[in-house]
Amino acid sequence: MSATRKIMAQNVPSNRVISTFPEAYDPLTTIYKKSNFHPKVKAACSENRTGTVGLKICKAVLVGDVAVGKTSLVNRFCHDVFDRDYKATIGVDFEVEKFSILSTPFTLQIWDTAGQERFKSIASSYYRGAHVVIVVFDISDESSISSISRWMTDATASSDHPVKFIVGTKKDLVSKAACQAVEERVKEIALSLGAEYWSVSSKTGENVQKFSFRCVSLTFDAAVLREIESNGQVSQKQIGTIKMERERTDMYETRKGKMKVTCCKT
Ligand SMILES: Nc1nc2c(ncn2[C@@H]2O[C@H](COP(=O)(O)OP(=O)(O)OP(=O)(O)O)[C@@H](O)[C@H]2O)c(=O)[nH]1
Ligand SMILES: [Mg+2]
Repeated sequence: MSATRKIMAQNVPSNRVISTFPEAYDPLTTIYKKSNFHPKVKAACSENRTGTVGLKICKAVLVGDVAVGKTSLVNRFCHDVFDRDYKATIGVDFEVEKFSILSTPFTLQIWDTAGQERFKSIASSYYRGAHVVIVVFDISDESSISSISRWMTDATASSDHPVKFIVGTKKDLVSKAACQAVEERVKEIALSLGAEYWSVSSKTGENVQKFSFRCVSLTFDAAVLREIESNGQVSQKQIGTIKMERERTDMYETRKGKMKVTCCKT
C-alpha cells in the first residue's frame, strides 16, 4: 500500500504538489485559524498511516447566482484558461484534480453547478455529502451578495461539517477601494456562516491558485483527521467501494478528460 501510495503521489504534475500549509486570504478574519497541517496529520503522512485517504475522492461543490463566475474559476484552476464569452452551465459539470499533499495522493472531484433557477433541483441533487462547499458571488454585482446565505444554507444542508468558503470573483472589474468595501461586508457574512472569505479574478488568475491550494489543504487535513479518528477501521467492503469509485474516475479521465453531465435540455 505505501509503495503504491508513493507512486500515485509522484505521478502528479509539479503544480499539484503541496508541501506547506497555504495561508488564509485574511488570517485575522477567518474561522479556520490553522496555519499548518495538524500535527497528527503530518505524523500520519510521514509514517504512511493515512489509511484509505489516498484512495478516496473528496467532493467540492460550487454554487452561486447565474454568471457570477463559477465555471470560469474552475477553468482557470483546472486548465489555466479564461473565456470572456458566457456559456451557461447546463445542470452540472465536473472536473477531477489529483494532488500530492505531504507526499500523500489526494483526489478532489469538483462539481460546478448551474446558477440558473430552472436547473436548481438538478444541481441541488449533487450537494449531498460535499466535503467542501464554495459559494461564489460577483464582487462587481451587489445583488449577488444578497443570495450568499441562501446558497450556503441550501448547499450545506445534506453534508456533514463541510469546509466552507465564500469567493468573490471578478476582482479585476472593480477599484481597490470598491473591492475593500465589499470585502468588509462579506467577511462579516462569512464569519456568521462559518466560512472563509477570498477575493479572486479568473481573468487575471489573481489568487486562484492560492485559494485552491488553501481549499484542498483544509479538506485534506480534515479527511486525514477523520481517518485517524475512525482509527483506520474501514471495512473491506468500504475499501472495495472506494477502489471502484477511483477506477471509475480514472476511466472517465482517460476516455474523456472531462465528463459533462447534461441533465436537461435548454
Ligand atoms: N472580468 C472578469 N470576468 C469574469 C470573471 N469570471 C467570470 N467572468 C465572466 O463572467 C461571465 C460568466 O462566467 P461563468 O463562469 O460562465 O459564470 P457561472 O457562474 O458559471 O454561470 P452559470 O453557469 O450560468 O451559473 C463570463 O462572461 C465570464 O467571462 C473574472 O474574474 N473577471
Ligand atoms: Mg457555469
